[in-house]
Amino acid sequence: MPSRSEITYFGAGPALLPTEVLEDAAKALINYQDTGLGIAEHSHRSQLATDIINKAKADLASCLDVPEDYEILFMHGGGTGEFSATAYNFAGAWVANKQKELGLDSTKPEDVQKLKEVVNKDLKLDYLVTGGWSQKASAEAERLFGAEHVNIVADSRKENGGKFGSIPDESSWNLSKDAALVYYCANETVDGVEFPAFPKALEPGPDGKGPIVIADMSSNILTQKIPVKNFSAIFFGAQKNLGPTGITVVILKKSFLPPVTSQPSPALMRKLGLPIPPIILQYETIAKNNSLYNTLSIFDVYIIGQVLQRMLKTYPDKVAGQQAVTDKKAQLVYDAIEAYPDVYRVIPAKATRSRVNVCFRVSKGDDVDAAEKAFLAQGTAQGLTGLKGHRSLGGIRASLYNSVPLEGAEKLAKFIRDFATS
Ligand SMILES: O=C(O)C(=O)[C@H](O)COP(=O)(O)O
Ligand SMILES: N[C@@H](CCC(=O)O)C(=O)O
Repeated sequence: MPSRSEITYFGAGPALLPTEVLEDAAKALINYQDTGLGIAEHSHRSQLATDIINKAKADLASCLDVPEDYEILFMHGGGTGEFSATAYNFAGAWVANKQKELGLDSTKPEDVQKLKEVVNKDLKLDYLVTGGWSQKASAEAERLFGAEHVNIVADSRKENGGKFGSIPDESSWNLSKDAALVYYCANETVDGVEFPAFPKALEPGPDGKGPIVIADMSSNILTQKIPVKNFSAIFFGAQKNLGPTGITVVILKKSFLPPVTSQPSPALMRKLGLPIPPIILQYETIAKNNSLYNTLSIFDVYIIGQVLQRMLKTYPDKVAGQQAVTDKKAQLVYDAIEAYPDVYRVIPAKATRSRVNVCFRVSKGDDVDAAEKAFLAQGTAQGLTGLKGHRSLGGIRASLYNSVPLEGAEKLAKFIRDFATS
C-alpha cells in the first residue's frame, strides 16, 4: 500500500488537500480547540461556528481582493445547484428591476399584465457554451424558463467540428440587449478549456456599468487574480482548490440583495408564469442568515478556512503568488507534452487551453487505447494517479489544482518525457 507522500493525485475534483491541513482537521474532528467535542459535532448555531464562517469569508475576501460591496455565501447543492440558483435569482432580479423601472404596481391586474408582456418579450438569459459545464448550465435555464428565454451567445462546438475545445471569437458573439445575466464557465474542467482573460465584450464601460456577468469558477478559483468588480456573481464548488466536497461558494454583488434589489413575491412570479426558487437556492435568504438558514457543514467551512490561512501564509502577495506557481506547473506539463508531437496531442486549442486541467491524447502507433492504458498504468506505478480523462471525453487529464505541489508537476513532466522515449 502506498503512503500519502508517495502519491501525487491529479484528479479533477474532489482533489488533493494539503496534508498538514488534513492532519489538523483529524484532530479537530475529535476535539476542537479543547472543547471536548469534535468540530463536526458542534452546533452550526454556536458562536464557534459563526466565528469559523466569518473568518473564512474574510480570508477569502482577502485572498481574492473582494470589494466591500460584495457578499460571500456558503451554499449547498454544488455547481449544479448554482446552475439553477443563478438562473432563478438573476431572472427574479431582472423582473424586480423592470417593475421598478416601468413603475408598475403588482397589486393592479393591468400592471401585472403589462409586466407579463415585457417578460414574455424581453426576458433573456445569455449563455456562452464552451464546454460540458456551461452546456449543462444553459440546459438547466431552458428547463426552468423555456428555450424562448435562453439565448446561446456562442457555442464552440459550431466552430470546432461538433466538439468543445475552443472559445469562439468575441466578434461572433450574439449578446442580448438587456440580458438578466450573461453566463460563462471560466474553466471547463472536462474539456480543458479556459478563458485566457475576462472577455473584452463583457467589460464595464467608463461609467462602471456593463452586462450582468456570472461566472462558474469551480475549477480555477484561487489560481489567478480576477477582476471581481466586473462580475455580478462568481460561484465555485470547494472541492478543487479550496476544501472538501460539500460547500459551494457564491461571491455576489450586494446590489442584487435587499435593500437594493428584493426578489419578486412568489405570488407575482406565479402570475407572470415564472418559476420560484426553492428557498435554499434563494440568495437573499442565505445572505440574510449569514449562510446559516439551515444546517451547514461547519467542518467543511473549517477546512476551507485552514486552506485559505495556509495560502495567506505561503503567499504574501496572496493569489498572485499562487498564480505564478499554477502557471509554472502548467508550463512544465505542456512543454513536456509538446516536445513529443508524435506521441501526444493536446485536445483544446492552444490559445484557450486550461492551466488547471491539461487534457491530451497519447498514441504510439495507431493504438491510442493501448497507449493510454499503458500511460495510466505506468504513471500509477510511479505514484502519479487520477490521470484518466473524464468518461465523456476519454484520453488523459492532469488536474493541477492548488494542492498539487510544483514537485508533483515536475514528476509528471518527467514521466511524460520518459514515457514518450521508452
Ligand atoms: O465544474 C466542475 O468541474 C465541476 O466539477 C462541477 O462544478 C461539479 O458540479 P457538482 O457535481 O458539484 O454539481
Ligand atoms: N468534476 C469532475 C467530476 C464530474 C462528474 O463526473 O460529475 C470532472 O469534471 O471531471
